[in-house]
Amino acid sequence: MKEQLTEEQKKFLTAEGKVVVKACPGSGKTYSVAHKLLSYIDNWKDYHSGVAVLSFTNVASNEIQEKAQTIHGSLGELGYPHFIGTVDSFIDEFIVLRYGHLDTVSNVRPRITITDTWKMPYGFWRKECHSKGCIDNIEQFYYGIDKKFYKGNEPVKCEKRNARSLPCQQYKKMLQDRGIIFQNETALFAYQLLKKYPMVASAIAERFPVIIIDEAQDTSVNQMAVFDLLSKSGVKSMFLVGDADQSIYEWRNASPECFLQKVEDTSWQTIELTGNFRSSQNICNVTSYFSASLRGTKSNNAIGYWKDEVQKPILLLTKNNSENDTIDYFIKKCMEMQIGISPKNVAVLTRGRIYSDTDIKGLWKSAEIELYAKAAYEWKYGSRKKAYENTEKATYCMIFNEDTDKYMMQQKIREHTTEESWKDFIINILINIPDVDMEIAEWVKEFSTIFVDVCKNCEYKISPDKEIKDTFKIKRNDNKSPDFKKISLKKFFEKKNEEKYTRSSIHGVKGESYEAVLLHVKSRTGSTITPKLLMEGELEQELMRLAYVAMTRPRRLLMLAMPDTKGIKTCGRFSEELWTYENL
Ligand SMILES: Nc1ncnc2c1ncn2[C@@H]1O[C@H](COP(=O)(O)OP(=O)(O)OP(=O)(O)O)[C@@H](O)[C@H]1O
Repeated sequence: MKEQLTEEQKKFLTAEGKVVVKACPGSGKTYSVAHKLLSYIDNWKDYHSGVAVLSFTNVASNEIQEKAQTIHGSLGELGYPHFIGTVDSFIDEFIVLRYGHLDTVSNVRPRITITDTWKMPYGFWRKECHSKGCIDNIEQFYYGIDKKFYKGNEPVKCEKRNARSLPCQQYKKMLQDRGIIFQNETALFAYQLLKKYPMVASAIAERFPVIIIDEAQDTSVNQMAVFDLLSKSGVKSMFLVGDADQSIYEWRNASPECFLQKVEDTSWQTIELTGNFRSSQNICNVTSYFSASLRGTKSNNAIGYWKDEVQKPILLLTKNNSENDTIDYFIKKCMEMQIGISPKNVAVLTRGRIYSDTDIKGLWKSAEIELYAKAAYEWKYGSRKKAYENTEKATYCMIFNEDTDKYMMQQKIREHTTEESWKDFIINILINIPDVDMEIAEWVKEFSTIFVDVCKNCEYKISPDKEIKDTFKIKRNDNKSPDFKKISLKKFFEKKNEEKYTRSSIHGVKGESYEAVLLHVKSRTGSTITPKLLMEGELEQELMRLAYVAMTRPRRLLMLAMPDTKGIKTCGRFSEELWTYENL
């Protein structure tokens, strides 16, 4: 298998030390990471230390595991001493939960949560704390490595008060004093802990002498600080594999700058993967103009099956055409190119979510009831596995009043009950779950009763901090769809009626490949992807990176549809040499 790797990929395979892998779209990041992992574990002799392969979502981690299995053939589940999982679960499990008690008030084991399920009574909340929504969103507040207090990506600005300690900071302290840490704070907590106890940092470095981080452009400043400390504390090899041009998770604190700093840092070796297995050279030539690292001065090399596809990307200029007209035009073009029209081959992408009549904003009053409702749908019409997973997650929140990732959840379940009893309990909920053909309001009512009964029968106690009537609840009124409560639950989860092709937001297709992609830019105005943004916008901004992710998905046909705009033909990014201009 190894001989199939490109020269660039081989360089990564044999590299050691501190290494950044700057990888272009379609360069086989997951494939290369899987090979790298196998290169270690094939000859691994140490029982007490292992390789950690980290990514940002469970889906991405599973992909690496699956890829490794496909390459190897007879690998089996990769377990101790190695670890394949998310950056969050690595930090939580191996640092915060294992050593966190060293650094909490009264030395309690920290509790990690995603949302504030405690809602502690706190008398000093001012009116504006309510009206600005700060109270209900306390999980969005956190301290940065720079000691500033943040809400989302911005330092907290509370113009109404100049107190030394803001109410939100005071509330945060109350939670911290009880050992409660939000998921977005665990990296900072871990960083401070490792700084204070260098022995802990050395112990972790010894436990994981090799750390590989995939999609490393999505690392936050705080997470990178943790890995920097580990690297200084004895980790033998650390690999950051990513593409800064594809960082589209700023709202989750992803900081592509951290990744770029490592590329600049001479103490890190940089390896570039510039061969694109996915797209044609014609597509690579065009997309290079929208990449901050290439800036149209050079292109990635198309090296895959469709590298010589002659069809140039199409710039379709529209004039008040309906969306359907635009899509029809695109589909016709796909057919001309003999591309089979299927969701696997063809994708229509827009920015943001796709709305339909049953998209009722704020429908579910808690994450738990939404998970149960989805589970009910999956149980009857979709995947039983998904139904089980959703029910398990929601039930865990109901019983333990904690919202955490899968890995942590399983640890705690094992601590408190037997796996068998827990499984029976979840299955019991699913067997008794009301039918999704029921009207949604009725369904929620019925489910509440059934849930309480099943808990009683299976001898599981609902957390005293969970009020059934507040948790199993849906919105009261909706101006746009006043009769929404009468719609059957089934209708809310039925797939949008797009069997012919994939229709998705750009975030939804990150990491995917299609034969043909239509990126539909609908409007000239707004803080979204507009013709003006594409023509002259800064390349180092998230909207541009979103456009880049979209444009780098197709193998053969990229069509960009947008309103005809003055000056487009003279704009370097849309040169007639690279694009075929068509009008609708
Ligand atoms: N050496 C190789 N030989 C043949 N095919 C390869 C090789 N390396 C990668 N590929 C294939 O290239 C395709 C693109 O790989 P992959 O989806 O992992 O790219 P990527 O780098 O994650 O892309 P993106 O960042 O754009 O999502 C996959 O089908 C993969 O199997």
